[in-house]
This record gives sequence, C-alpha cells and structure tokens, in this order.
Amino acid sequence: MAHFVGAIDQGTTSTRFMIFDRAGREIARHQIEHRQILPAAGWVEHDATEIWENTLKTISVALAEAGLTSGDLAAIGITNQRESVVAWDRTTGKPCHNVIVWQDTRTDALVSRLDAAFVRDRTGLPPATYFSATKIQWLLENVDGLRARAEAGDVLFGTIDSWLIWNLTGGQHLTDVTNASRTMLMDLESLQWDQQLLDLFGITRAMLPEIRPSAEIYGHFEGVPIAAAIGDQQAALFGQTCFAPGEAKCTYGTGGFLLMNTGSTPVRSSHGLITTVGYQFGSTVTYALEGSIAVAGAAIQWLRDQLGVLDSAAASETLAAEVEDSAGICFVPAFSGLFAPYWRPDARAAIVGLSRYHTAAHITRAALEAICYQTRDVVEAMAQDSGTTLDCLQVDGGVTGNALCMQLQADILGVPVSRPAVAETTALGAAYAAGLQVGFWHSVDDLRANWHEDRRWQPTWSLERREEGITRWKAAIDRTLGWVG
Ligand SMILES: Nc1ncnc2c1ncn2[C@@H]1O[C@H](COP(=O)(O)OP(=O)(O)O)[C@@H](O)[C@H]1O
Ligand SMILES: O=P(O)(O)OC[C@H](O)CO
Repeated sequence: MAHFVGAIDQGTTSTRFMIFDRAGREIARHQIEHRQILPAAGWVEHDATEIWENTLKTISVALAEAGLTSGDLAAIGITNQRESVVAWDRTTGKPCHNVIVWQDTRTDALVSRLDAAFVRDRTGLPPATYFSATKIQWLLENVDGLRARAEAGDVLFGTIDSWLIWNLTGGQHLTDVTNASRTMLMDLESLQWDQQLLDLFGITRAMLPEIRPSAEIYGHFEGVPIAAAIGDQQAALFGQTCFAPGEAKCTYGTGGFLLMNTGSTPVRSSHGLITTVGYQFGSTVTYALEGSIAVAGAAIQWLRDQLGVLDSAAASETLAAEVEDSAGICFVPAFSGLFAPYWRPDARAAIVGLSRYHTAAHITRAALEAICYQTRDVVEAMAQDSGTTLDCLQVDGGVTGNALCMQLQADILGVPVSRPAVAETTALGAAYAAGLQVGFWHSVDDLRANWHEDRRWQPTWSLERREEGITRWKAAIDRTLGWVG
C-alpha cells in the first residue's frame, strides 16, 4: 500500500522533488539549482537536458533519503515554471535549442506587431514577451532548419510540463490546460489551440501537445502514475486550498504571482491583470485572475550574483535590517520590463533618489520594498477587477522566509499577511491534484483540513506613511518607462 504522494516542482531557479504524507506533511525533499544562461541583455535561457537530469536525480535522492522506493508513491504530480518553451527532436528526444525562459525579452519586436484587443479577447492575456507564442515563433524563424524539420513532424514544442511528461512517460506529447492557457495560443473558452492564433504565429497544430485536464493519468514512471500537471502558480493556489471564488494567494519566488479563484467563468480584467485557467478536474474548469510580477526574489538574486553585495539570499534580511528605512530611495527592478498591472516592455530597472549617503543596506531594503510595492499594485488591480478586497494576504514561496520583507508587505498593504505551515505550497498543490486523481485523498475538504497558519504579520505603518511610500513608488515607476524600444 502506497502511503505517500510525490511532486516534481520544476521552478525557474531550481528543480525539487518533494514527498508528502496524507496529512500534507513534508516527508522528504531534494533540490538542485540549474544554470541561468544569459547570452545577451534581456535573454534568459535554461538547458532542458540539465533540467531533465536534475529531475531524475531529485526523485532518486529524495526517495533514498526517506528510505522509500517508487513503490511507496501512490502518484506523482508535476508543477512547473510556466510559459518557458522547449523544442526537441521527436526521434532522439534531444533538445534543438536551449529553453527560452518566460523572463526573456528577445521577442519584443514580434510582440509589438500584435493586435492587443484580439489577443486579449481570445486568450485572456495582454500581448507580451512573457508568453510562449512568440518564443516558438522566434525559434522557428531563427534556428537553422528548424521550421522545415518541425513542419515535417520531426520537432515537437512544449512548455516544461510537456518536456517532463514526454521524458517521464516515454513519449506522450501532452500539456495541461493551465500551462496551455499561458502560451497565448489557446482559446480561453474552448480550451483548445486557436487556429487563427496558430496561423498568426506560423505554428502548426501537430508541433504542439494535446491539451488535457490538470489531473489525469498521463502515463507512468517506474510504475507510478503521473497523475497531475499544473502550472506552478496555479498549483500554489491549489496548495493554499483557495478552492472558493474570492480566495487568493501570493507566491514570491523568482517573480511574484497573485492569483484569485474566480470560479467557473473567466473574469476579464480591465486593470492590467491576466485571465487564466486555475485548474481543471474532469470537465469542471476553475478560472483565476492573476497579477504577474516579473521580478521579486530575482532582485535579491541580482544583488547576490551580479553586484556581489550579498553572500546569500537570506543575508538580505540582516543587511536590510541594519537601516531603519531606505532613506528616500526606490528600486524598480524592471529587468524584463514591467508586467502587471503596467505591461510596459519599454521599462528598465532603476534605483532613484541616490546620494552619497546611501549604502548597500539601503539598496537591499529598497529591493525588499520593491517586492512589496509591486505586490500592492496588483492587489489594488485585483480589488478593482474582482470587487473583492482582501482582508488578509495568504503568502508562500522562497521570499516568505524573509520575515522583514513580510513585515514590510503587511505595512505597505495595510492588511495582515499569513504564511502557512507548509510554505512549499506549489509542490503541495501538485501532490494534492495527483493524490485526488488516484483516490489518495477523497475530497477538497480533506485538503482544507491540512492547512495551518505558521505565522502572521500585522500592519504597523500609519495611513500617512503608507500613502507617502506609494506616491514615491509611483513616481519612481514613471522614471523607468520608455527607456528602451
Ligand atoms: N530569505 C530570503 N530573502 C529574500 N529572498 C529570498 C530569500 N530566500 C530566497 N529568496 C529568493 O527567492 C527565490 C527562490 O524562491 P523559490 O520559491 O524557490 O523560487 P522559484 O520557484 O522561482 O525557483 C530566489 O529568487 C531567491 O533570491
Ligand atoms: O518558477 P517560479 O516560481 O518563479 O514561477 C515562474 C512562473 O511560473 C512564471 O510565470
């Protein structure tokens, strides 16, 4: 009898395999970072083979460390960084190019030619370099011989879920609907590839995977059913047990992503949010509104890796705590332009207000504040679009390990911030979806009972201080616009 469920969480910076028991408790995990390949300004790539090898390794090490074998797993769920595109050879299974990552802005010019109203209406997405369609178009137009091979049926495309399903199951070319909803190629109502969009980007249907619900048996790996695939932010929504309309969470990883469950109908945004599929079980579809922030923890990574002012991401908390505030500076980390709610590809990052007085501690504190101000911007847009004002923000993801940042978030939002006991809600959500599919869990009520609060931060700033900060932040945003393009 299998007592556990496993989840592969293939994120932007690392791949982890986690094992959960029936109470949703973590039994084991193994995590491996992969290389961030930055070939030119604005370009971000990963090595698909490295990601696949890391996936295999994390599964075997986590099982070994827990003293388990694959036979102890009732199912495996997959969750993944979304939008990033892989192209691979159907016969050899070898990638034809590096993964073009969601943060990559090389397709700026292709995006600027799109009819924004048409794309938004069909897909729920504002045209942006963020999504998969122009990345596939770029590969077809720029990799020698790729279009001819793809049209002959020799090359397959997919997001990371498809790449992992293909490798784990020995050749199933499938994707789940939440990932498909991020490609800018899927009709949000029919949940199928849209022929007009395929024609627009020069993509043929046979190059793409079949779209399937978020939970079903896609195939087997070492005899274990691969029973769910779900984009990482939607998985976190599920792992945070936001099953009812109006329930929302914010995940702070490389980027930041606020998602609100909107029930069985797609809610169209008029305030700069995305309409997306939350999850699909059988024929029941749940939609979500999403505020996507391109750079959250990535700003801390940048301070660590590019500027070298931090030894580790965690050191950002101690350094930022050395000063009482950011002494009037603002850091807008628009490295990939600005996503929600601005959608300005022409923005680039800036630190404004600097004088000789300022130190690395002020800049680090401003980076943490930027994560929180960006989140406040999307919380505001969410309230305008959904008519629902959050009275508490449920949070998760790597950055939530930073207590100072979460205190700043409560201060800047003016509402409490709550972190669950299992902060790895992305992996947990994928495990939940897979476990429900195979009957390991029986209903979402079982899952709700597993949610426990670990820590809550209460707002401490006066309204005046909050408003002053927001005004300064908006002025800083204005200064980043129109820098490129
Ligand atoms: N204590 C911390 N303070 C601030 N940022 C952190 C902290 N720990 C991790 N991070 C940031 O969180 C990100 C990793 O979080 P994770 O949820 O694993 O992201 P992803 O799924 O995008 O790979 C990195 O960008 C890292 O810089
Ligand atoms: O890998 P993460 O957690 O930063 O998530 C990336 C998102 O899926 C991009 O849309």
